[in-house]
Amino acid sequence: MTKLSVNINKIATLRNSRGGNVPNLLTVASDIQEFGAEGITIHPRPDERHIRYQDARDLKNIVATEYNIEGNPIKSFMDLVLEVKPTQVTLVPDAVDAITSNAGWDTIAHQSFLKEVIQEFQQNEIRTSIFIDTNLKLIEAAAKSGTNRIELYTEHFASEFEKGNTEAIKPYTNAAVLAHELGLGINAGHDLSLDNIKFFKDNIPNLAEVSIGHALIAESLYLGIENVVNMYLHRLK
Ligand SMILES: CC(=O)[C@@H](O)[C@H](O)COP(=O)(O)O
Ligand SMILES: NCC(=O)COP(=O)(O)O
Repeated sequence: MTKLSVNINKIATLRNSRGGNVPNLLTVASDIQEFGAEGITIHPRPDERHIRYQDARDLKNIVATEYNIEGNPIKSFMDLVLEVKPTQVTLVPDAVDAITSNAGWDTIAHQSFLKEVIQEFQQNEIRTSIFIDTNLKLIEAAAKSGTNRIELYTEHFASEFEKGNTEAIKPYTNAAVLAHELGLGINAGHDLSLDNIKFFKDNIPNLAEVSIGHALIAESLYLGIENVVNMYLHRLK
C-alpha cells in the first residue's frame, strides 16, 4: 500500500497573498485528512514564503495521520523539527533562494554531515528520509548514512512522462529495487500528478509514500479537493 501525503505549501501561499487567514491552513489540513489522505507534508522555507515556522508548530495538534516536514537541515530547521517531532523529516538540499526543490543529495560528498543529522533526528524518534536522484551509487551511500527512507526526486520522470517517454521510469524502478534490497523504505515526490501517478506507482515496487502538492492543489481548482484526494487514493491502490 502506498500512502498519500498531501503537501499543503500552496494553501499557505494563497493565505499569505492577502495577509489574513483565508484559507485557514489548519482547517484545510484537517479536512484533507477527513477526505482520506494518510499524511500531511509541509516544506517550511527559510524565508517563510508559504509555510511559516509557527504553522509547523500549530499543525502538530491537527495532523493525526503521518506528519512529514521537509527542508534543508540548517540550524533553524533542525531546531524546529526537533521541537515539533513530526513522524518523518525529509532532508532536501535546496538553496535558500531556490524557487522549489531542484536537486537530490550528493550522499557521497555529504555522507558524514548526513550521518550526524540523521542520528540526531532518530535519537528523537523522528523517521528520516533523504531526497535523492536515481543514481545507484548515491542510493548505496544513502543506505550507509543510516537513513530510514529515501524520497525519489521525480521531476525528471514527470517531465519525460508528459512528453510520452515512458522509458524514463526505468532508473526509478532500478533505484527502488536496490533501495529495497539495502533495507531502505521508499518515498517519492515532486511534480507527481493525477496523470502520472498510476504509471509511477505501477512501476515502483515497495513504494511506501508519495507526497504531492502543486499538481493536487491545481487539479482541485477544477475538480474539488475531496474528489481529487479520492482520485489519488484510487490510483494508489
Ligand atoms: C521536496 C520537494 O519535492 C518539493 O516538491 C517541495 O516540498 C515543494 O516545495 P515548494 O512548494 O516550495 O515548491
Ligand atoms: N516531496 C514532494 C512534495 O511534497 C510535493 O511536491 P510537488 O507535488 O509540490 O511538486
